[in-house]
Amino acid sequence: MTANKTPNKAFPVSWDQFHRDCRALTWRLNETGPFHAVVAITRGGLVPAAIVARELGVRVIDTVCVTSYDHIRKGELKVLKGISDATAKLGGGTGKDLLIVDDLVDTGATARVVRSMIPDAHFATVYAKPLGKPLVDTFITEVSQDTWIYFPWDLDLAFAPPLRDGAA
Ligand SMILES: O=P(O)(O)OC[C@H]1O[C@H](OP(=O)(O)OP(=O)(O)O)[C@H](O)[C@@H]1O
Ligand SMILES: O=c1[nH]c(=O)c2nc[nH]c2[nH]1
Ligand SMILES: [Mg+2]
Repeated sequence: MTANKTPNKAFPVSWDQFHRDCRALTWRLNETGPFHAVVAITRGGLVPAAIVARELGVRVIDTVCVTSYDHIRKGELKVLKGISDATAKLGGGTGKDLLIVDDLVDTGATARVVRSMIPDAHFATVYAKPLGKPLVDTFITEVSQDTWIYFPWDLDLAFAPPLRDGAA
């Protein structure tokens, strides 16, 4: 999201839909690999990374731990953990034949920081917004910049009021 603006559209994603979108992402990535390892950007990237790694048959999974959003409010970006020495070695120091996976790219701030660590890695996300899209090599679905994507792990089943009572 552009710094601290409230998104006015919602894009809720179910587990089924997310699984399907991750598999679609893997179909595309399968034409690009093989990859030595998957690097998940936590926490949102952990779920697609597990599915993509399973489909690609990759057994080495590492994490880059980054934090920046408190729900929809964008804060300062902090890298809590970089990739391990073993993964860095697999990527020849520059990330060659490593696959970075995140759930989405929004402003591109997270992608920019992780790309700078391993510039030759392939960067994949399931969803992309226009500002971040140029930083991603492969993604599945684009949504507008003023849309907030709601992931199934952040949602709960709840009563939805009827449309005539003002539900979106
Ligand atoms: O393109 P950007 O504007 O940087 O936003 C994208 C990042 O924001 C979210 O992570 P968040 O920092 O909320 O942490 P989380 O993955 O733990 O939810 C999302 O999972 C991406 O990693
Ligand atoms: O759950 C989320 N949905 C989003 O649209 C988004 N953008 C940045 N970070 C995000 N997290
Ligand atoms: Mg994240």
